[in-house]
Amino acid sequence: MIRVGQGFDVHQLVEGRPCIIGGVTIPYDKGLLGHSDADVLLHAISDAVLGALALGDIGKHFPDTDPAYEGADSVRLLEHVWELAAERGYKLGNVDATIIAQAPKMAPYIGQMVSVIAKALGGEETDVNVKATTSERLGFTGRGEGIAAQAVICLIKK
Ligand SMILES: Nc1ccn([C@@H]2O[C@H](COP(=O)(O)O)[C@@H](O)[C@H]2O)c(=O)n1
Ligand SMILES: C[C@@]1(CO)OP(=O)(O)OP(=O)(O)OC[C@H]1O
Repeated sequence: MIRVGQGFDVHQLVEGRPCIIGGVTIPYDKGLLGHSDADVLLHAISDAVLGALALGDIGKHFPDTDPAYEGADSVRLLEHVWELAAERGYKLGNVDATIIAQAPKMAPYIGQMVSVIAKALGGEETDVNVKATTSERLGFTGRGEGIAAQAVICLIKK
């Protein structure tokens, strides 16, 4: 049996925060604002996993009112979400994700992101794809006010 899920997330770009995307700290003069480390890509993937399992979303599992998640490493959140899939007998089919950001340039860091995600999902790097696009200077992403990410995942029952 296969299950599919999709996820979408947005975080504001502000000064004075590290820019952590896909578990990689990217050198940039701004970073993403959130209760956790605000890793927009890992949040979209976490929501895709939860969607595939029909288990709600990350706000339900990790409330932003809970001090336990203040500054949380989203790699740990994704690992926790993946445990829910693994304990139900699923393995990774594949995951495909897109980061929508005018800047910074993601291309140099995509390989590292793929490695982090494959490890967290107990899968192969060949089953993980991360893409980036600008929005051609249009909208909040185009103005550099924030970064969005979306993800689609396929889980396979072992
Ligand atoms: N933040 C980004 C955005 C884009 N890229 C790479 O550039 C290519 C062209 O982007 P367009 O939005 O002009 O289509 C895109 O395919 C990505 O490879 C990037 O690395 N970082
Ligand atoms: C991850 C959580 C929890 O720390 O906080 P944020 O970093 O603000 O991220 P968001 O994408 O708003 O999702 C859910 C939150 O509960």
